[in-house]
Amino acid sequence: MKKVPGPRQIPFVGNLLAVGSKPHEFFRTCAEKYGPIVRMRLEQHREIYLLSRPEDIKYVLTNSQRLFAKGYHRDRILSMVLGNGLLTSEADFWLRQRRLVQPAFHKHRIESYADTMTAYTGRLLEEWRDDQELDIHKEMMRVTMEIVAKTLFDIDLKEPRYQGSDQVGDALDQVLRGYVEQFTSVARMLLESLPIAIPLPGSKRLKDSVDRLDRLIYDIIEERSGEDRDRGDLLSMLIAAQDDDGSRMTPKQLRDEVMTLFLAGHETTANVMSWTFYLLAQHEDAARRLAAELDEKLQGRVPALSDLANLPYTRAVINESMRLYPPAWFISREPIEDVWIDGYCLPAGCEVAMSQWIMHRDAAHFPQPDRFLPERWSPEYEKSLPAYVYFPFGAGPRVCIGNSFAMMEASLILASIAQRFEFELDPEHAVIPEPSITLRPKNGIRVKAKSRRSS
Ligand code: HEM
Repeated sequence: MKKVPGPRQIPFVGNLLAVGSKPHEFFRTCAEKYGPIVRMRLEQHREIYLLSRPEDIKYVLTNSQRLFAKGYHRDRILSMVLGNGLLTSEADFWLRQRRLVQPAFHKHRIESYADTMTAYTGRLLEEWRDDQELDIHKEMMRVTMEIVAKTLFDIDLKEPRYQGSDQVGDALDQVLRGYVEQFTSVARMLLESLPIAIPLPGSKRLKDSVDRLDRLIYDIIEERSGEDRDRGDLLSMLIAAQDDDGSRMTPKQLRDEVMTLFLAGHETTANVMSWTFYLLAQHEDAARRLAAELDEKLQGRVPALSDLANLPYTRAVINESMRLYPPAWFISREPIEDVWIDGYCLPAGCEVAMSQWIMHRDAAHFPQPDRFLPERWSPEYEKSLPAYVYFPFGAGPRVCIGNSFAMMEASLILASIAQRFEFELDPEHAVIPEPSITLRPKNGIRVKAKSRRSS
């Protein structure tokens, strides 16, 4: 049997020390050095096979997806937070839930959220002043969280009763920090390898945060399950959803789906926005071209859903931003039986990883791959791109359910903000990508907002 190439592994710790704080860069270097299939080990029991040929990624995500599980069962953090929601569930249970949840993401339903997206962004803009110093990542987390709370539960986090909602952000922060550690902490790896369950560092705080979030979500579900009307939000659809046999979701299932949509539905988009403004702040030409498109097409109006089709450069900026800084920088699967790829055997139970960070920076498909060039995204170019080289939302049956929601939201937020403000990066503040479960800017992105109206 052919041996899969890969970096030399040190007994017990495998490649963990080499990964350091930059697993995305380590993955990329390995793919460049060892080729389209690389074997590595990050923990005692975590053997990873990294794939970077589009055909192989297609095989895993689409053609033979039944041979692969998500493999989240071994992930204590995600299981605690998301339970058995869409992102983490498996097989028939997942299929049933996907069928039940899908109608909530129907085009018309999603489109009805456009006004909330622009209204909430507008509310944020009213708070900003010329020359104001901001952490743009924090601001984007806030607005996307407010948008998802409104569209998911019909609640306004600005109301006094939700003012403790920083706890929501805090819980999320705990989860994501846990993830960074998972990749990079030798101490954590050692604790995980012990045959007894020892609480991991920070896990008590995480559990408390999840408990607080749970109470909030269960209260909302209980209050809403007694109602007999469609409030237009996603939760109304989830509560009303019926399986073929007439059964509905239990409160626990509703909780898991709601928690999943809440977390998956705002942090990713907040990251897209943050990286987009970071890139625009460094590329004056692109920022100017974007502003010109918005000025010409919107004439100072608040953007509406119907404007999006006329804003190709706005969309190109988002595509290019997600290429360079994909919020989901890698996805993985677990073969449920031994599988063969390119003549190599990938054993059941290993982790098969596919990285957007690597694929999106492949010079074969993206000339000058590390440069921010929104103009590359012409319709012809997009059409010419082979499948599975650009997949910010994943692919196959488990493709992101919130794909259209996210693209609409990102475009509307970008159009609303870039129409009125530009940003200067704080030269004293280093911006560092943190490859947690999502690719987020560690310590935020500090900027100075410059009002375009006064320039
Ligand atoms: C730019 C923003 C977003 C990005 C980049 C993104 C990315 C992804 C990716 C890559 C996957 C597939 C994961 C895998 O195959 O293992 C996924 C799945 C998922 N996403 Fe998103 N997502 C975004 C926004 C959203 C939004 C707005 C929602 C909901 C409101 C959402 C909900 C979900 C759910 C529920 C799944 C699991 C789907 C399933 O397995 O059936 N996402 N997302």
